[in-house]
Amino acid sequence: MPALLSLDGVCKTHRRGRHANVVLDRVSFHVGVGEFAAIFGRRGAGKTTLLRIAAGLDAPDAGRVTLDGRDLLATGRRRRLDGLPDGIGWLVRSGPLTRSMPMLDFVAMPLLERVPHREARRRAGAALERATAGALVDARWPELSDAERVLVALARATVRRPALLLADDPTAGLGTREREIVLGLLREATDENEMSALITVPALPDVLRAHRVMSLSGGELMEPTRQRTGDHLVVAADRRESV
Ligand SMILES: Nc1ncnc2c1ncn2[C@@H]1O[C@H](COP(=O)(O)OP(=O)(O)OP(=O)(O)O)[C@@H](O)[C@H]1O
Repeated sequence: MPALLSLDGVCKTHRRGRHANVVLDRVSFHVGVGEFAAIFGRRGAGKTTLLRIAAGLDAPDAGRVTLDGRDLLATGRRRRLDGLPDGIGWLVRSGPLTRSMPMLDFVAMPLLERVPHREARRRAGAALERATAGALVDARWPELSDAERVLVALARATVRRPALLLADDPTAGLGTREREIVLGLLREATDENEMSALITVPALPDVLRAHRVMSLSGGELMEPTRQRTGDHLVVAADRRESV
């Protein structure tokens, strides 16, 4: 599977006053084309830090991040209004500032930078359909359930057809059935090679639909061995992931 996103020897230390917190210590991994990868780790393990570096939103202290072979932090690389480079979508679970905005227009917003209004709305409708949220085109954010909001957020994050979708704990607060739906959609989209996805989750069972699961702990990224025995999941972190 050719690599789409590659992190190579990425280090990041957060500093608060005199306290230095090594959050990422020489982290290397890749996400392949059409791959659905998930990283789990406890609260404060560094998942958001890792995802922001993978999105090119923050710079690592050391190491290299490439998307499709190109350096994500290279000066001159074109960025959009949301700060993301072309080719990356970020699932954001917050709604529009205007509470009366129909979801079709909300999903179309990221396209308006470059696409005429009518075409943006057409593509937004298609994105909502792909996210199984076609019925929500006229709905307003305050009317939606948490699960519907995630589906709309998924449509909005993918409306530009990014090569890579990033999502920080996208199923937080959802019930089992709703988590299944969201993770199933990501699995389908990646299986059909529409995009790759990298998500974070705080606990392991949520990510079983992913092609690849990694854990982040103490600054290190590990790839656990997974075995299913009946309903039980056995995980043994047994090797350091390398590109
Ligand atoms: N900008 C920052 N400055 C200083 N410390 C930070 C900064 N961002 C994160 N940290 C700290 O780095 C550690 C990792 O934070 P991060 O948000 O990446 O973890 P996380 O795994 O996403 O946590 P959660 O599951 O709670 O979202 C935490 O101890 C956090 O307090």
